[in-house]
Amino acid sequence: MARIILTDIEGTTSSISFVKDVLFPYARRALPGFVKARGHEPAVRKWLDAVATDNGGMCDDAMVIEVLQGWIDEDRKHTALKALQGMLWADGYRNADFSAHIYPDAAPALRAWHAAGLPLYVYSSGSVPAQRLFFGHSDAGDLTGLFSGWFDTEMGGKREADSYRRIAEAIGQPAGDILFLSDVVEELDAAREAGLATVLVDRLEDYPQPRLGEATHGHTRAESFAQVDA
Ligand SMILES: CSCCC(=O)C(=O)COP(=O)(O)O
Ligand SMILES: [Mg+2]
Repeated sequence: MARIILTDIEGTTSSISFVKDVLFPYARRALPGFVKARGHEPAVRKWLDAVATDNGGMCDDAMVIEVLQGWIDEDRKHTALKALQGMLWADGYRNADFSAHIYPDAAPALRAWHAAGLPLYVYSSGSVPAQRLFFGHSDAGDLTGLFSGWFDTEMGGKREADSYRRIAEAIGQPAGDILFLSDVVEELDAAREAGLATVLVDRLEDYPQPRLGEATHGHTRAESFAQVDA
């Protein structure tokens, strides 16, 4: 039995299509106006400069915007892009242009685990501010109060075992007491290497070809949170 739950977002609590078809296009469209209006703010400039540096420096804002839009199209999990996306989505949530998708089974399970005293944490490629916005404006209402903490790629990449070791250390509990839920086997492999328990959340809405047998990489498989034995 796990004592702590660590969950991914996209493809796990929430649909991949909401992220790809709603959030990413919104950020892509809003980016040029955002850079023009807020590019001078240090908290924004820091990330624009990081993108320019990663492209060999000497990039003007128009080039940086083009690079970022290319990264959105490629679904790059770059920390600077993820931080900027979080700032872009804030307006969308505030204006009620969209609310964050959450699978109907996920919110009740999160509430039940929380009520049973299981601390819940998030680990997503989305920035921590983006995660808070996401669960603060979900289809099931404001779920932020259920979570004890939030982790993003500032802890390291999701396919690297050291990231999960850092997260266990930050939580202050043995890795073996943490159950990581994700739709991506490479992330689960890295978590298992660090000693975490794992469940492959194999949502047929997102992955029409069920991952069975060898495709599970030996991780316990669940088609919804209702099937997760936490
Ligand atoms: C919470 S922000 C929206 C999701 C996002 O940008 C993303 O990259 C999700 O990746 P995940 O690690 O949750 O699969
Ligand atoms: Mg995911």
